[in-house]
Amino acid sequence: MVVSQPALNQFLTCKQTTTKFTGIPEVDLSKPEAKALIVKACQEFGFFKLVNHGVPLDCMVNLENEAFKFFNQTQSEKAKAGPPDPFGYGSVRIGSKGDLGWIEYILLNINPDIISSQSLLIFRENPELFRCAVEEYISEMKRVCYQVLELMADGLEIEPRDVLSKLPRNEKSDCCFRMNHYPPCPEAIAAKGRHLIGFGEHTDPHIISVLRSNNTSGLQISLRDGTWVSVPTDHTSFFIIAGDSLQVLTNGRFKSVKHRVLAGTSKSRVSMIYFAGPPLSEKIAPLPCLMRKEEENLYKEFTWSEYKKAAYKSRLADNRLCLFEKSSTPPNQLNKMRETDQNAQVKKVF
Ligand SMILES: C=C1C[C@]23C[C@@]1(O)CC[C@H]2[C@@]12CC[C@H](O)[C@@](C)(C(=O)O1)[C@H]2[C@@H]3C(=O)O
Ligand SMILES: O=C(O)CCC(=O)C(=O)O
Ligand SMILES: [Fe+2]
Repeated sequence: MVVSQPALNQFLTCKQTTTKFTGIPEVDLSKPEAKALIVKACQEFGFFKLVNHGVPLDCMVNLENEAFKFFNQTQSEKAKAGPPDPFGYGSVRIGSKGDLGWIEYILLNINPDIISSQSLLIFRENPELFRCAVEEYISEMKRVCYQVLELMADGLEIEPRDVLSKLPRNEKSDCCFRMNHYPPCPEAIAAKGRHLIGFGEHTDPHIISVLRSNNTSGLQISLRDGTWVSVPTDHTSFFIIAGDSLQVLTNGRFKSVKHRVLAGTSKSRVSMIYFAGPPLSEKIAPLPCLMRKEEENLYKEFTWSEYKKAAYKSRLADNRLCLFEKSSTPPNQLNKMRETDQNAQVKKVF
């Protein structure tokens, strides 16, 4: 990755916090207590580690190697699949609102109905092996994701058990897949005990994200009291991240977790994340089967398409959900956003 413009001093840094946190909840998919542990972890952290998931290590390492082959190409080769639209190859710039990070990445849309020419270019310029490795990995991700969402429904004691999993399972579901590469940066530990940011703090907009990385640290999550802690790496496991949509579907019982990635000084980090989303036209609202008698719905009505549009107009660190919270949005702000959208040119990805 070539970083000349913008210069390193324009990148975000954060206060050095390297406390390795030993309290990340662990869920063993093969154990009967998995459903209860998933619910507890989502309430307390919005985050947990998944073990005994049944995905062969070969499948993960195979894709990791293909991703390295892609990222090891020259900048001009990689740039043929960019800039991201938002899909395709990108480097340094995250989103379209000026966020910078010590990162390069590939963002792919999973549903072929939502065409993106940039994501197709990734595979036109690269060997068939890469495409096969991605396809094999994604089919495993779908299985894991549906299983986790079904156990979540069991743990919440709601029915039918596919009430959550049917959203990403739908043939029109809007899921995406991202491979991030954080090259080592010898200057990552900046002056005055500060640290260079690879991927700035944010919550994921989707329902859940399934993350796997190589054995290079960097991922941090924010605990409920606002403390940032480092997640110990484990290249054989997955980390499940609760997204904003899950927060709404559970009427705030589960909270989406703020997370970020710090750049490293000596080793490359490669992460692969599957983002499970609903169909674009799906209404995102608290599940009626979960609501207690007279429980107040905390959110305004919106579709995933509306949420995604709002998300893509926001900065990484923005609280995107507050626009849709009944308690915090001035009544006509959401309508104003909808009007602006109707007048704006519709972007092909939505
Ligand atoms: C700054 C941005 C990048 C992002 C779209 C956004 O405007 C705000 C949310 C960001 C995020 C975070 C999770 C996923 O990595 C992602 C693909 C998503 O759906 O929302 C990214 C977006 C992106 O990189 O384009
Ligand atoms: O690279 C990582 O470990 C996390 C990246 C992430 O949070 C994202 O892509 O949304
Ligand atoms: Fe994320």
